[in-house]
Parts: sequence; C-alpha cells; structure tokens
Amino acid sequence: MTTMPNFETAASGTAQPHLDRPAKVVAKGVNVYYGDKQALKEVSIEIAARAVTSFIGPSGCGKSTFLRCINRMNDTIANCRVAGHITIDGQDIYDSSLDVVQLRAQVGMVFQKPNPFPKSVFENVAYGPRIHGLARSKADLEEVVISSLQKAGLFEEVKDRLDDPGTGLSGGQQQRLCIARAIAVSPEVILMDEPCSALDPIATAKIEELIDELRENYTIIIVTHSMQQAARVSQRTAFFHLGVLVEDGHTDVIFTNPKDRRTLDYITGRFG
Ligand SMILES: Nc1ncnc2c1ncn2[C@@H]1O[C@H](COP(=O)(O)OP(=O)(O)OP(=O)(O)O)[C@@H](O)[C@H]1O
Repeated sequence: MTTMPNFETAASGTAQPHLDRPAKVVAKGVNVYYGDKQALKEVSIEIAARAVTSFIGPSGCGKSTFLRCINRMNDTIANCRVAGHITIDGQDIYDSSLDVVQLRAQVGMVFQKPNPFPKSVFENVAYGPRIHGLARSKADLEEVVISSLQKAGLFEEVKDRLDDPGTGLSGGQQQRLCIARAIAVSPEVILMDEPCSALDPIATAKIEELIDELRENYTIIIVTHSMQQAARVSQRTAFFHLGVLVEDGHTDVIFTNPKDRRTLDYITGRFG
C-alpha cells in the first residue's frame, strides 16, 4: 500500500500553505533535558491536522522524547525538563492551569509493545470512558466500546470474546485493542511510538491500513525506524538528528528531494 499525499480536502480552519492543512500541533523552540544532558534543541514544527506525520531519524536522536512532549508524558520522568512552547489548537499545553489528565485523553498514546490492562477485552476499552465520565449508562458504555473496537478494526475478531482477557489476544490484536482504548476517550491526536516494532508483517500491514483509515478523523504522529513504513503511511515526515529537527515536509519530498545533506545521508542508508 503506497499512500501518496492527498490534502485537497482541508477539514476546517485556514490551511498553512506549507502544510496544506490547518496546523493542529505547533511547537516553538522546544528544548528537553534529562538532568544536564540536552536531548532536544530548539525544535519548532507545525503538525498538520487529520494527516499522518512520521518522525524518523537514527536511534537516540530524540524522536520519542519529542513525541512524549506532546501529551506531557515527559512530566512522569523525574529528571526530565521541557522548555519552549507547544500548542494544540492554539491552547498552550504547558500552561499551569491545564488539566494533564484531560490532555492525555485528548492526545492518546500507543506504545511500542502492546500493553493491554490485565482485564477483559471489554474492560480494556471501557476503562477510559468510565473514568472520564463519558458514558451515562451501561448501554452508552457498550456503544462506546463497540464503536471503538469497530474503528480499530477489531470488533469482528473479538465480538464473541469480549469477556476474555485482553492479554489473550494475538500481538497484532492487542495493539489494535490499545488503539481502541485510545479512541474510546475521543482523542483528537494519537501518538504512536513504533507501534509495529513488536509485530509480524501481516499484523503490521493491518495496523498500517488502520492508520490510513484513522487519519480521516484524527491527527496521527508516528515514530518509526522503518523508512518504508514512513513512506507508506504518512503524508508528512520529520527527520531528526542528534536532538535537532533537521527538516520536515511532504513525505514524498523528504524521500526524493530532501533539502539537507543529513536527511539524504540517512534516507540513502549512509548512517543510522
Ligand atoms: N529517561 C531518560 N533518562 C535519561 N536520558 C534519556 C531518557 N530517555 C531518553 N534519554 C536520552 O535522550 C536522547 C533521546 O532519546 P529518545 O529515546 O528520545 O531517542 P529516539 O530517537 O526515540 O531513540 P530510539 O529510536 O532508539 O527509540 C538519547 O540520548 C537518550 O539516551
């Protein structure tokens, strides 16, 4: 499946000319430190709404660190300090009055290794809507769970196993369960940190198809080590190197006509 950029139907707002879509997430001058060590330097980027953006770059360049800035997951790391500005729809997500729990519902996250809760398939998905008070009745909750499993392309496979443990599903199914869990609290942005690295090629293809479907309704940011995956699933790509965002742009441009020598060296396999 090769996904070429298709931006002609901007969802709403005014598209930034270089993005072709309204910007959903805007970062300006982001610096991140672990203790004395600086992991990200002056990262500024606009992330297009309702499109898939890939973060690529050699190991240790700061992709995951930057991803975690977008839902303030770095707050949970004791020696990590984030400076700079990040807004989502114009709202400063580092504002001291911001409710971080609410932010993490608005900005869902899917991790490298599928991590379902040790609960039933149903409860894995129901947990978020329940704690966020998103369902008024049992019937409401069932509807949210079923529609989330459907959106994650998993419902047909698990409809007779809703009471079985989520951990009993295959790796690919568990990852789609984690995507359903993220979707269940109605996020606007979904962060995916190497979501296919623990999966076989068939399960990977399913997740990639799902990502392609989800971009209609969500802003998706994916960290990947696979340039083929970035080329297949994303409309935009950002290349990081040694804590610096070297360049970002349309995926086909980054892969065929990058501006910076470091990007060219990376995509042609000269390092990383
Ligand atoms: N919790 C932490 N404490 C200290 N240093 C960290 C921590 N997490 C990441 N780092 C350091 O920050 C830098 C960026 O790491 P990060 O994991 O963001 O890179 P990455 O590009 O996602 O790497 P990979 O592709 O290997 O996952 C690295 O030098 C890493 O060692």
